[in-house]
Amino acid sequence: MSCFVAPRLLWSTQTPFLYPCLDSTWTATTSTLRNAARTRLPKHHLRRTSHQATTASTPQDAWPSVDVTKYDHLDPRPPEYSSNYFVDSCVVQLQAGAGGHGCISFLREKYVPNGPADGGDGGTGGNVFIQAVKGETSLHKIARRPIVKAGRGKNGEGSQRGGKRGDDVLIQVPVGTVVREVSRRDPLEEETLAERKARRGYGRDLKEDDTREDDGTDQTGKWRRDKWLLYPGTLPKYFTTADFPALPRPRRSNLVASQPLAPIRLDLDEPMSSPMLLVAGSMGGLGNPHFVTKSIPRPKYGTKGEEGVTVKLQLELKILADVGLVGLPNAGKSTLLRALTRSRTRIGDWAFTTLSPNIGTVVLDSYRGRTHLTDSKKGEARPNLTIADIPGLIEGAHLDRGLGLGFLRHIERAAVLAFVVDLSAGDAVAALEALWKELGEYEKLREQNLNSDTEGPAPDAQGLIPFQPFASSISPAFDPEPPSSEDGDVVLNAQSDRVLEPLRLPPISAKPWLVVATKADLDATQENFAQLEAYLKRVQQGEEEHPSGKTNAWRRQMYAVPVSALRKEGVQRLPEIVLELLDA
Ligand SMILES: Nc1nc2c(ncn2[C@@H]2O[C@H](COP(=O)(O)OP(=O)(O)OP(=O)(O)O)[C@@H](O)[C@H]2O)c(=O)[nH]1
Ligand SMILES: [Mg+2]
Repeated sequence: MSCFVAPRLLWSTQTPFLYPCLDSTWTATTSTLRNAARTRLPKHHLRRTSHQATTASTPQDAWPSVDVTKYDHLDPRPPEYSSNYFVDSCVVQLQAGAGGHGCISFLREKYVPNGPADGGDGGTGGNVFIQAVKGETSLHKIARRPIVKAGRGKNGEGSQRGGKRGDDVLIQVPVGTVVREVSRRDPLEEETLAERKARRGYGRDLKEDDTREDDGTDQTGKWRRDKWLLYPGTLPKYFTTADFPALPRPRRSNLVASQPLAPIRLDLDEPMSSPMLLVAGSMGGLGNPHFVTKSIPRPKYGTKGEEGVTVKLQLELKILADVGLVGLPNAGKSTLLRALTRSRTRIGDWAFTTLSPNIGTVVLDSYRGRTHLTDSKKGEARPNLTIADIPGLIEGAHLDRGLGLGFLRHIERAAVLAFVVDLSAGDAVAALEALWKELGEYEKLREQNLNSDTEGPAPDAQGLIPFQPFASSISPAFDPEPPSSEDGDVVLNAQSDRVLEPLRLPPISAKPWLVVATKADLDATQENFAQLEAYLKRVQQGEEEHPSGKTNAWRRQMYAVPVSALRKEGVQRLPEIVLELLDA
């Protein structure tokens, strides 16, 4: 019954909006759609035709009709926007694979009922690698998988068969990712420290009494649940009565030597041809043949594999583009990006339309005929230019107003900065100065962060152990030219400063920059542009202070380019100017 009442109640209120199928005009609309589909009209035409049909039938038809014939790449419909899965910072926990257990087994053949020990060793755990690759543009794939585990080594088997190695894991990150270690848990290191502390507690002198350091063995001879593995069916009393041999010295995989120094700090600013090792897997346990002695020819114990190392890393993506667009919200940055490139970034007549960075590529050389734009530094034709569009900055962004300053890290490495100012939105010079002020604040924050990073972490507060593998450094695969010793020999795994250095970025005010004055098609913008041009001229000649307030800031050649991005007018000059500034 109720199913008949509900539509009637709704009919008098909002029926056509909520339930278009109950509207009498709906049938007409559907037939219009079908007819249109038959005549193969484009999809957007279909959508708008149906909209017109519905609205035209309502008595209060006050909505303006949409001109379906007018469609432009620079004034797109929402379905034209690119979908966005952008993550530029995340924390990921990497777990190297634990080692497999050693095997306790004895040879058994025809006429050999009680053969010798033949258990194999456990396999080594899987390693975790990292590689910066060109195709990746965001960290979202890593962010949704916060724990990355390498495979555990397989246990050893009888007949001296060693366990299989654990599966390695590779994390692929975009070029421009900065990797910082947050914390590390190394069970081996923890154990060694705990042991030393315990010995100190008994008042013994470490140097004299550290037997493990002398002959590589621990002389305790006691059962340890976390270390020893016993033959199946062993009676519990055996644990206390049996004499266990000295625990073998903890072993690390040889690959540890090619791990980066801890704490890890990497700046992956180039595509890597081969993956780089981040954390090596742990060693497998020993099978029972390792414990054969004259007195115990058939040992019924082996050792367990070592636990894997866990490292927590913070990944931060700093997009690497040739040009970075900086502007107030609604200035027209995204429209400019769309006018110059084939980007599908979203445009809207309101502030903060763009919520995450977008990259567009200006194709300079499509490999069809000659290109007149060449990179004079390299002396060769440059195939493309990349432009990064970021969310708008507002005055006081450094106080976390608007979307804050965080997105500026995506343009801090851009070779050229393009300040986009809206000529129709008040004084362009004031807008430019406000943008420079926010950049200055961002730079201050960046320096503070870098200083706190280099002052060194204090991991002891959380019981974390600073880990330093023997002579490890960055992997030779990562550093194509390993440093060589004085007599000319190549020293692999030598200490190298390459890991930390690229984080020291040049000051933003030292970068070449230009001003793109948009919306020049609107009325009464000429005077504003003339004032901007005159201001930049004075800055170039040193008569006016640089908008950054720095004395040795870049002021060699100031460009103010009036454009109408919406009409694609004046934008053709920009690639040429950018190339000139890239050479500067
Ligand atoms: N008349 C005119 N309008 C423009 C021009 N460029 C952009 N607009 C309009 O200005 C509005 C804002 O453009 P967007 O490109 O979204 O501005 P934005 O700087 O990316 O804005 P946020 O992403 O919010 O920071 C849109 O309605 C555009 O159509 C132009 O050259 N002329
Ligand atoms: Mg935008």
